[in-house]
Amino acid sequence: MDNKKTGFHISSGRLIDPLSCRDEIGDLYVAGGKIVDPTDFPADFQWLRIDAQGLIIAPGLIDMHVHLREPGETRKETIRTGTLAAAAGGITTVVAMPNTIPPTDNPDTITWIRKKAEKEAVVKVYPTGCITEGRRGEKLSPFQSLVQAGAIALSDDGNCVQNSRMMYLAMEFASILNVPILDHCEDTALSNGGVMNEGYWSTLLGLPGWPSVAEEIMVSRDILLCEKTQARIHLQHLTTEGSVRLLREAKKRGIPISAEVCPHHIALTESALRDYDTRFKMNPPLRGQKDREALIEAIVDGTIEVIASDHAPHTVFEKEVEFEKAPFGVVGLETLLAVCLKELYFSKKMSLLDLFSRLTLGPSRVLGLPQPSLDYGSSADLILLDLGAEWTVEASQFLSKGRNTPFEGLSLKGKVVLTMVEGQIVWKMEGKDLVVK
Ligand SMILES: NC(=O)N[C@@H](CC(=O)O)C(=O)O
Ligand SMILES: [Zn+2]
Ligand SMILES: [Zn+2]
Repeated sequence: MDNKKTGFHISSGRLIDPLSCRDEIGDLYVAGGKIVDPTDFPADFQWLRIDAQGLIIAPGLIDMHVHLREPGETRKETIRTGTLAAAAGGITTVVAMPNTIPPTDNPDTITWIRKKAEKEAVVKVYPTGCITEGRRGEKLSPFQSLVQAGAIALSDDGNCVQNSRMMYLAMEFASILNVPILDHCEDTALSNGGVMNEGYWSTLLGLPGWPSVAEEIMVSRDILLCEKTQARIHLQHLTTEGSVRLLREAKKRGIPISAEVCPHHIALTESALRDYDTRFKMNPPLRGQKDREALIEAIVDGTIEVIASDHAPHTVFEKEVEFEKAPFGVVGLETLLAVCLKELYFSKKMSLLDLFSRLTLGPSRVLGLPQPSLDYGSSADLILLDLGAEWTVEASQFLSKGRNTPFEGLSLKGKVVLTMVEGQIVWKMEGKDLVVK
């Protein structure tokens, strides 16, 4: 479509815009990749109408925790398949994690990912650079070169920097460069090869436990280091009541820290592991009911400002092994929004505006990206959502190469029918012809 001569007129949708707190029926006009005021355009400008009656129009989601697996593990996912899955899930921006092969501890790999994404991605892709070389926790990566090459943040995700001095130095340098650190919190001496939450269920199942305190000890260390360095620290995939308490206290004291939770940690608990099903194995592991409730409470009251998928695809053959030997990780791009709707909106815990805030504004603020909005001049990264559409999770239907979902067979409500990135339709539901001739 020639953006200069035609645009879209999206009519009669329910506009949900967390930045302006707008929740009302209205029309939206898109031209030149942006949301525009139609009165600025000549009378003969051609608008293609999209009928959004009965649908929600909202900014596209920003998923700041995604493993795209490229370079190096294209059997699990590629930039192409991962971003197609994102688009189908209503996600218009993803932040790619650094544990690729090779890892993103050098500017060439960052540049390679950006070039590849320019050609093959259907949504916006921002790479992260490693905190340490090879994510081994021994020597810092060249932060400045990584940032110049386009790293939006630094992370050793998959690993946690064990050495406190190394993390201290990382924070000092990151604060000079003003880039956020995305922090996987795990004291590996304490998690000690554990594969599930340590407690009643791990004892019953005879599996090695990964105790809550292994996360909490790193959360508290990094709160202290954050206070000292004033770096921008973002705690990834938090799972425990204790972590929430520490975070709440730190925020009260004005420490510049933020955090995310994943849908699986608010929807499921460790009892899901009773059949040793490796689709429920991820890092950090599913916890108990009290943890789950504390995470939900923190999302609701804004202590945790981000929900992210931690989309971690693996092949079927890699997951089809004994529980202890299976890799950690679950896919999440295509279920992120509907699982959040189920657990947080349909359960009447949050308004749509607040939920979309955690999925759009929250991550944009942590990352320092332009704030998503439906106002004039904003990038036309948006979704049309059918809130009433019921569907059942079937991994075989995913656009992701990953089939390792913990939500197989789950009935959900809310389906994205169209996704737009910079004014281009990058995904639409099969059989739905929304453009009115
Ligand atoms: N979350 C996971 O269980 N796995 C992630 C690593 C990570 O996010 O720590 C992966 O890369 O597979
Ligand atoms: Zn992690
Ligand atoms: Zn991860």
